[in-house]
Amino acid sequence: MGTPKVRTIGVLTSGGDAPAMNAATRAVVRVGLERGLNVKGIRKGYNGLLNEDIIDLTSRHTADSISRGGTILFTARCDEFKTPEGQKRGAEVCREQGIDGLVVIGGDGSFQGAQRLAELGINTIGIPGTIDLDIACTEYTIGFDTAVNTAMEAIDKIRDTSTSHERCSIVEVMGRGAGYIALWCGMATGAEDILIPESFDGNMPKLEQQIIEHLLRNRALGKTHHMIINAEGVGHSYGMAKRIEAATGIETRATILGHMQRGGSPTAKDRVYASMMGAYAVDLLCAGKSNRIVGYQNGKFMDIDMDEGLAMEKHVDDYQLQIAHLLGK
Ligand SMILES: Nc1ncnc2c1ncn2[C@@H]1O[C@H](COP(=O)(O)OP(=O)(O)O)[C@@H](O)[C@H]1O
Ligand SMILES: O=P(O)(O)OC[C@H]1O[C@](O)(COP(=O)(O)O)[C@@H](O)[C@@H]1O
Ligand SMILES: [Mg+2]
Repeated sequence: MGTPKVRTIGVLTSGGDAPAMNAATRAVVRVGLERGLNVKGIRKGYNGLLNEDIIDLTSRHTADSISRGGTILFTARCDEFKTPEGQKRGAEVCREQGIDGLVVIGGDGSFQGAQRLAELGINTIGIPGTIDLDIACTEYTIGFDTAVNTAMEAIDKIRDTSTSHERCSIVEVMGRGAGYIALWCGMATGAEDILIPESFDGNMPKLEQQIIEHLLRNRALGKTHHMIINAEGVGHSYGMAKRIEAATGIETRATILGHMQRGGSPTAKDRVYASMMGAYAVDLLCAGKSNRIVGYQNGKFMDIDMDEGLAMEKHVDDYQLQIAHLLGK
């Protein structure tokens, strides 16, 4: 390993929380201490950095956290940090606090903040923590697996009552601009329709007409329910339900699952991958690296230049989408 190139590291969680962010934080703390570093916890994302809401972390702070959802460091969105002044102040606080390496656990937005800090001379490593799976340079993001399983269980329950009443149900899942949760939940629950922003051209009347025709075809075949999984990025679930019911005469209900998808005890996969990523981030800092994102590709944990990683575009796999539609026909 050699002599670490940093002495004190900081860790923060930023943006929407994600189950198993705690496992990543815990690994940063425990591996950091094991490598002989001081570890500081910055609370409430970049807000805490600007307000110097910073505490010294010991192993004890992370006790009993691996099985808990949410983030023990709290999280926030911070508009001030999007400004050059805010970023300059953030770098100054790091220097004042003796933080010469920072681990940012968050999504694409948080990574842009990390990029700015790296440009200002703070060694920064990003760990992908978002339920949306919308970071192109990694096949895995912390929390996606748990969120999908949580949503899947909820959808199974909605399907039971939907079948009893012979209704059509629209379930809206999270994903601001990304349809991965919808695609996975749709496939996992055998949904009849899966609506994702990546394949939506913005023409809502056309989309609704396709759903209406599909629903009527299925009714003619004797299907007793029709489940539509709609990504938040497509949205408008309540209006869609009203219009489908008016056009078909089939009772239609919309459910927006909302923030329940972001909470809860993380799955084993999320706990293990998040732990590995936390450890990997610390070892990158120890090796003197900065402006890197920890990722997972082709069965291995890896790291990639943050500028390169953020410039990549993520695409939904066409084959998976095609099969999901075929299976729900
Ligand atoms: N372009 C940017 N420059 C600097 N900081 C940013 C930028 N975009 C986002 N951030 C910081 O990261 C925070 C979280 O970003 P957000 O997009 O809300 O969540 P996520 O990181 O989960 O994608 C923002 O509130 C802001 O403090
Ligand atoms: O908690 P909020 O502020 O309502 O944000 C909701 C958004 O956060 C997410 O859960 C996660 O998004 P980020 O990872 O980009 O923060 C989105 O799916 C959702 O649109
Ligand atoms: Mg994001």
